[in-house]
Amino acid sequence: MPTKRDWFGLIASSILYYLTARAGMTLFSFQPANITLIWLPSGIGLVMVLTWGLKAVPFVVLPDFLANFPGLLEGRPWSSAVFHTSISTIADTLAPLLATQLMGRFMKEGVQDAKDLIWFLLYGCAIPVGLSSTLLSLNLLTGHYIESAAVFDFIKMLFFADCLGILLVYQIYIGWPDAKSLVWRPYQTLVGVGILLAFLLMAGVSTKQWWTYYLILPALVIAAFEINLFYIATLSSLSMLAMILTTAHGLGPFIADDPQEANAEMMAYVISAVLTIFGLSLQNSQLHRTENDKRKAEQEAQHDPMTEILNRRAFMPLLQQSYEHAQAHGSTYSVAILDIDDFKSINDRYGHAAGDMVIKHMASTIQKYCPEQGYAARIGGEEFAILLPNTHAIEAYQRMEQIRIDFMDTLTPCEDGQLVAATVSIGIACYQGQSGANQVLGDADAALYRAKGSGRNQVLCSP
Ligand SMILES: Nc1nc2c(ncn2[C@@H]2O[C@H](COP(=O)(O)OP(=O)(O)OP(=O)(O)O)[C@@H](O)[C@H]2O)c(=O)[nH]1
Repeated sequence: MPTKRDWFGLIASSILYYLTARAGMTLFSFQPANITLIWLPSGIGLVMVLTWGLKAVPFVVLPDFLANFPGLLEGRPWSSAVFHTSISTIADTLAPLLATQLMGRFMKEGVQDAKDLIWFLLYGCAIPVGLSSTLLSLNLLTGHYIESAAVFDFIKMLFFADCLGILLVYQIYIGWPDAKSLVWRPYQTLVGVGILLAFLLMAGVSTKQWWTYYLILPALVIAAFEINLFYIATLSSLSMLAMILTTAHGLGPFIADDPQEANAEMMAYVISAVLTIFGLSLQNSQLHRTENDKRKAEQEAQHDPMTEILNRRAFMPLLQQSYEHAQAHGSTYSVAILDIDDFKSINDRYGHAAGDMVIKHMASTIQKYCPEQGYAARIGGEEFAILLPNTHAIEAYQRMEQIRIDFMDTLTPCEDGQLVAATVSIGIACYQGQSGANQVLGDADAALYRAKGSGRNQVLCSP
């Protein structure tokens, strides 16, 4: 059963399908031959079927029929118009259904990077649209809407208009998951590029100096390195729509004596521009994904997954660095080791999950009192360490006392509602010319051992 959200999406898409179909027939038709230069419903239909599967079919059929019927009724009996509109609606619905099947079979992951584009052009565009354009044109021929001599031109025209519609809409669709997550550069870049593109388009229209249109592609190419797929696809689609609109009104750089020639020139330019931007943007997305994955893997390798603070592996080199720095500059630093008291009995009494909550509570208390230039790490099961650069034993002792008292005074709330009380023992060592980083750590450990031995819940300094 479709959810409320699905119903909303289906109805909104269906309305958009109808409106873009009507716009294709009026705004984007090349006069006087009434050639539709772009058919956005082909892309909307594909996205609808990809998103909602067969549930989308009635929501494609209805707006398609309603949009096509008036044109096919003109001067004809109703029965004939209904018949031929039905056939054209079947052809229009068949294309996204077939595309979805082919893509599901041959490119399960969809379009991930630029090399998938060729397969998308084949399975998502060429095969299904080739079939539907042929069916639509034969339907118009048998209904005597067009002459037999015009069939091939019609197939060609429908093919390009539908493919372009799919390309423009599909690139925005696959960029959608990135829409919120990342604009690689600030919004200013996006706004700046938008203004530049609008300026180039308007400069062309107002001065009739159409060379400005040829600057749109390089502007988009440069922007594709800065802006993510969703926004660049939207900018590219809007610019191309503006270009098509200009051509449809007999303006722009693609005007020739023969409307077919002008149409072909514009189509060739727009399709190659869209493909260039789409491919480039996909490649950039892939690059950014790889970089993000690498950064995430590095982050994970250095952090404890439970407490999200540094792990032992990341902490030990920091200790060595501090030691070398103190030796070279005659400065000092302190190291503290913290161990939750009688943790085994907490686990035994409240359960392992409650024990985990106590560990997390310890980590958050440590972070609360760890100075900005300090480092906190979980170095064992219930054992933590803190490195305090440029800190003498007295200051370190005061900080550790704050941690000990806060942890003792704050009960840990567990998932089952229990409140668990726990304490911590802490050993501190300050660098005073020891013979190695491990020696300082060993001194802190020895102080911790003494704290455990003399009753727990206390902070002791070495020696
Ligand atoms: N819940 C939980 N327990 C852990 C984790 N890692 C280690 N432990 C437990 O921590 C306990 C540590 O016990 P001990 O080393 O005997 O120390 P203790 O009971 O804290 O006693 P003292 O250190 O002497 O105060 C063991 O029972 C471990 O199973 C963890 O990630 N989660």
